Amino acid sequence: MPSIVTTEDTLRAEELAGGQDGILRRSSVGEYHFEFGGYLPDVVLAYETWGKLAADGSNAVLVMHALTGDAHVAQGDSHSAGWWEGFVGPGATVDTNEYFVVSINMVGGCNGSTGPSSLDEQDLPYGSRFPFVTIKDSVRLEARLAKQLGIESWHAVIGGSMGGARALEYAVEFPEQVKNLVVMASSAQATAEQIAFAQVQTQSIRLDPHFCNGDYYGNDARPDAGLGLARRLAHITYRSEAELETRFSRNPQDGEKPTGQLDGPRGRYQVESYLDHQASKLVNRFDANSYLVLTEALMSHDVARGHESLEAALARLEKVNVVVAAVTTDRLYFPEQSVKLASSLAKPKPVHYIDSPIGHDGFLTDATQLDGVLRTLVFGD
Ligand SMILES: CC(=O)SCCNC(=O)CCNC(=O)[C@H](O)C(C)(C)COP(=O)(O)OP(=O)(O)OC[C@H]1O[C@@H](n2cnc3c(N)ncnc32)[C@H](O)[C@@H]1OP(=O)(O)O
Ligand SMILES: N[C@@H](CCO)C(=O)O
Repeated sequence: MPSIVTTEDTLRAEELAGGQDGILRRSSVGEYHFEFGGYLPDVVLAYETWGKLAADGSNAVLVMHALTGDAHVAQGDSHSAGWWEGFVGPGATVDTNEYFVVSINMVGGCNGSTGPSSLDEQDLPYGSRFPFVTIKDSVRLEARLAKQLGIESWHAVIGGSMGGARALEYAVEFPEQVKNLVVMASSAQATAEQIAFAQVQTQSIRLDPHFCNGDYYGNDARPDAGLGLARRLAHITYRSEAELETRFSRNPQDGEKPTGQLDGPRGRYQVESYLDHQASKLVNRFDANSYLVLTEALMSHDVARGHESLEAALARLEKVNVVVAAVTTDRLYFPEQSVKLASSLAKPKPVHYIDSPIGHDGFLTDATQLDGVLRTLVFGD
């Protein structure tokens, strides 16, 4: 069975840590009717904060996580490192000594917010009954939490990949609440190829015999194989061809013989072993239904939906300072998609680049390359 960390476990661990920064909290934001018709009587959002909100409320920054991320952006007073350590923290690009940083686990996720593994009013997991979620749903709910936290407007909303889609959608939906917007390694609309890669992943999960139409909670087995396959494919799209070649080449995994042997199963190349490891890491920290919900939310990403055109949607950002960044070697969110976004703005902008050999994941591993740009354009140094 995968050892998904529950909110309760996290809270217990954090009680011991003391302090407030990077500590998971949860708040009900009430009932919600989803964009495409589903309904939940009570949505809880998990969130973490760093730093202090200024008396005039002017220093709030919202950091949006990507597909399998969570609200734990930076360590703060907790015991564990965050996923954007070095980019967010005391003295970092997003300086928590100066800014009040908030990050929220997206609805549908499995890291504290209401998701398919949450219990309904009859104490049964939602499973297959969980509504279809969109990026618009995500930001509408997040805006409710902002209100509860006393935040009327954000100095900046920042995100990469799905976090970039969420950040962009937030600003288009609530332009009067966003002063600066930073969209990294993302796009205005999911493309056919992104939908295609995602469909192979969702099918891998759905075709797993242990998926049971999403109602596998309480069963002896979960759709781990399907989730693992989904992660293997996704991870290849997160890395560049050159990175895989440089790192692994055609090397066999230590002690294994990839060309087969008479007395046992075929061994693996290093890159196969690496993908197996990436799959197993995700299976141990993520719920397959949440992976489906969030992946399908990203497939539906289209900031133009509900507006006359993409340009009309982006025209709502007239008063928002928009910064668009791409990873040079990204083969999932090609830099051209960032160029399209930046050039479709009412006042077109240049794209800033993270020059990383890694590929899409460069927005996580090399975000600090944007330090100078963001200090100049967003954080006012
Ligand atoms: C830091 C966190 O909190 S991660 C949990 C939350 N996740 C998120 O928020 C999502 C965003 N983060 C991520 O996707 C990732 O953490 C990234 C992209 C930032 C970094 O990915 P990583 O998997 O750490 O990077 P990398 O490609 O270098 O892989 C290293 C791992 O592959 C393993 N590995 C390398 N070569 C091989 C091989 N031949 N066979 C098997 N395993 C291998 C390493 O031992 C290492 O394992 P470990 O992570 O268990 O220590
Ligand atoms: N590695 C990231 C990439 C998604 O953009 C994640 O797992 O969320």
